Amino acid sequence: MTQPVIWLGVSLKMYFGYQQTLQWCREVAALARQHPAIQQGEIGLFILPSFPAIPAVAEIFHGTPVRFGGQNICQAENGAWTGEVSASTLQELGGTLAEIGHAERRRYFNEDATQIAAKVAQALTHGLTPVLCIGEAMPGSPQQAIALCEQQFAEALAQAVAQQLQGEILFAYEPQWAIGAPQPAPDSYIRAVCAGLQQLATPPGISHRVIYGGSAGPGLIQRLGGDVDGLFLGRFAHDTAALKRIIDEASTLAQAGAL
Ligand SMILES: O=C[C@H](O)COP(=O)(O)O
Repeated sequence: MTQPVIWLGVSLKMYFGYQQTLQWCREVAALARQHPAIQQGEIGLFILPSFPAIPAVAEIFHGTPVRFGGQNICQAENGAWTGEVSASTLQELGGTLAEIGHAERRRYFNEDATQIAAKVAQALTHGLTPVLCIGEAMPGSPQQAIALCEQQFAEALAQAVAQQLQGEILFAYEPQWAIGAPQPAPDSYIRAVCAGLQQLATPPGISHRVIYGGSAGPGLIQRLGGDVDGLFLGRFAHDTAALKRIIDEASTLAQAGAL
């Protein structure tokens, strides 16, 4: 499959129960089956449900180009890690992406740079695309955000580099102060930071695309233009009609060759 022009990802976090997750995924699968930009691979759509839903979600999206993955993976290969899910198990279930280092996991589970680097290495070892979440805690200048993100990105790649792993990283730029907010960060701020992050040098064999997350919703992708490679959506994709609007907007942008 060709590389998508624009990535759109949705993390369901822990908002939905099991049945609600499946119902939402059925609606998204129906949408994906009818949408030319998704069918043709211009828009890469991925869904990150909670782990117990993954086998059923895999069935629902079977035969569609929609990808799915986990909201976390364990930093270890296997063994005595009670309550954790390994990258290899996620891969065995058909997952192709692993979200790593979300601000909520850093905050509530004390995930640190070493754990995050080990998770990135685990994901790449098992052929999963890391959706690596990085972003500053407090608003500042775009230059300050870029510098902090660059440092966190290098730390997150450290073990992968040491192990000479290869693959693509989806760099989810998520300013922490814009997550769960009424609206996203200002357009000019997102554009400046993401344009800077797109220019970051990556080690040999590793490439990255930059997607923006943090209260993203309808209307945003068109305002950001070519300074981002996509969006990482949360609450504002719960309404599948809103998700359809976002896919339509991304499709228009991709077709206009704006990226
Ligand atoms: O995982 C997604 C991001 O944290 C964004 O969530 P949100 O759009 O609900 O703020």
